Amino acid sequence: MDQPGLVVTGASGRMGQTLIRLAQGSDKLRLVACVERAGHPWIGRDVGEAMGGAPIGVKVTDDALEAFAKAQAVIDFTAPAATVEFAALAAQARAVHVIGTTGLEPQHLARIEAAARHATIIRAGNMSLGVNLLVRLTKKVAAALDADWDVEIVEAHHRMKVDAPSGTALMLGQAAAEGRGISLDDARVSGRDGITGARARGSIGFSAIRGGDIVGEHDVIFAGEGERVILRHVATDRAIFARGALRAAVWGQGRKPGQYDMTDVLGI
Ligand SMILES: NC(=O)C1=CN([C@@H]2O[C@H](COP(=O)(O)OP(=O)(O)OC[C@H]3O[C@@H](n4cnc5c(N)ncnc54)[C@H](O)[C@@H]3O)[C@@H](O)[C@H]2O)C=CC1
Ligand SMILES: O=C(O)C1=N[C@H](C(=O)O)C[C@H](O)C1
Repeated sequence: MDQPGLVVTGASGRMGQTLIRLAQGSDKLRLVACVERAGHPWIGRDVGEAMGGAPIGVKVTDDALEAFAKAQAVIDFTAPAATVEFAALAAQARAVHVIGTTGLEPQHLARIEAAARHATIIRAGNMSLGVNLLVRLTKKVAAALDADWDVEIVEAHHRMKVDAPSGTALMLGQAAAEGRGISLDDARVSGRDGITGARARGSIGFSAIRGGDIVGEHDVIFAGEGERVILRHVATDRAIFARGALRAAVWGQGRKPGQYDMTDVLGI
């Protein structure tokens, strides 16, 4: 049987280009089309040439539905408004939709949930094995330590990142809240500034650093009296996210409709 056809959206982006490079070397998926936003200079060009290399026989288009109709999987690291449109179109085309986009608000999540009634969607704020393991560890440590241990999540990313806290930081915060048996919405405190008053017991703090070309760094700090436990993940190469997304696209083939995440894919 042929390998499942793959579409990469946001082709010219940091993640789009990383995915295209890795997909070309894949023996499990076949890149069939690339999508960019209408008016982008890459539209109509061969994606290999647009990326500065040799032609690979795959064009960049702004017609997502036509592209998705040729594919069994769509990998999407774009922006929230684009991702909710792609979720509906991937469902229409019966393609597995792998979503890496972060910064999704409740209204976006509701539209993704609606699409998942008819489609297989795999979504995670971080697709790397290391971070998904860190999520598991965070939940365990949070469950073992009581609220005398303050939880603070510190994340650092490149200067071009548009959302904060990062999707990963929110996954880690959610894991800490679950470990403690509390709601993250109630416990969340972001970006302190000015006369903030003393820290509320049991709160979960988020701080974001933006600068240079930092790929992605996350610390979960459990600060107690006289000691600290710090769980850390450092990403040095975007390939870790792309490898996870490609694995998810293969894993999703033949799965029943619904929303899945990387812990399902990785079996951890
Ligand atoms: N879940 C994960 O493991 C990871 C998630 N991300 C997330 O992925 C997203 C993209 O990140 P980057 O690649 O760094 O951003 P980027 O800004 O380099 O790329 C985004 C691309 O999407 C394209 N795009 C925007 N609207 C579009 C539309 N309507 N149709 C087609 N293309 C459209 C843009 O033109 C751009 O090329 C962000 O939300 C980021 O946080 C990034 C890395 C890992
Ligand atoms: O925008 C990025 O670059 C990244 N985004 C994801 C996030 O918001 O956590 C994952 C990774 O940290 C890189």
